[in-house]
Amino acid sequence: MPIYFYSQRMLYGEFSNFAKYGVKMDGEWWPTTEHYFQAQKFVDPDYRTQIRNADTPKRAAELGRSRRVPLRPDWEDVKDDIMYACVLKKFETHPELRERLLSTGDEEIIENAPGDFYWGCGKDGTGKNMLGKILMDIRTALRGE
Ligand SMILES: Nc1nc(O)c(N)c(N[C@@H]2O[C@H](COP(=O)(O)O)[C@@H](O)[C@H]2O)n1
Repeated sequence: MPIYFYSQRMLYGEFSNFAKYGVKMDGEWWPTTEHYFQAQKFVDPDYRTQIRNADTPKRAAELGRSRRVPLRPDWEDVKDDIMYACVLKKFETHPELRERLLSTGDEEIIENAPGDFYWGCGKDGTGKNMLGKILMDIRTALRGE
């Protein structure tokens, strides 16, 4: 049976990038993978720092989705690799998360984000579910396959 996740307060909520599991990336500590991912959208180092210091992942996402500061020109080309790298780091950093992910066996993992047809499955299930696919790829990598 597929495993759906979305809100941090629900089952498998720790798979969300909004879950409060920090990562060290590029020599700095980031409060969540959402903070890191959103900051990578920008070249401006001050704006990246502002996102890293955001009080919550929700605020980090708001700053990252703002277009007051220009998006890096290659964002569409690099965003999947950036997501993979920070999510892999999250599961390498927190052993309990690694076990939780491995405990899902071969089940399909789906980010049930109603408004997100790229990282999630969208409200009607037709989205690309890229975050779910990345989690399944990381699960395979962590098994050493
Ligand atoms: N909790 C939550 N709320 C939303 O509105 C969402 N779209 C998501 N999905 C996550 O959003 C992040 C990427 O968003 P953008 O590419 O900046 O729109 C990523 O962490 C998705 O998993 N989650």
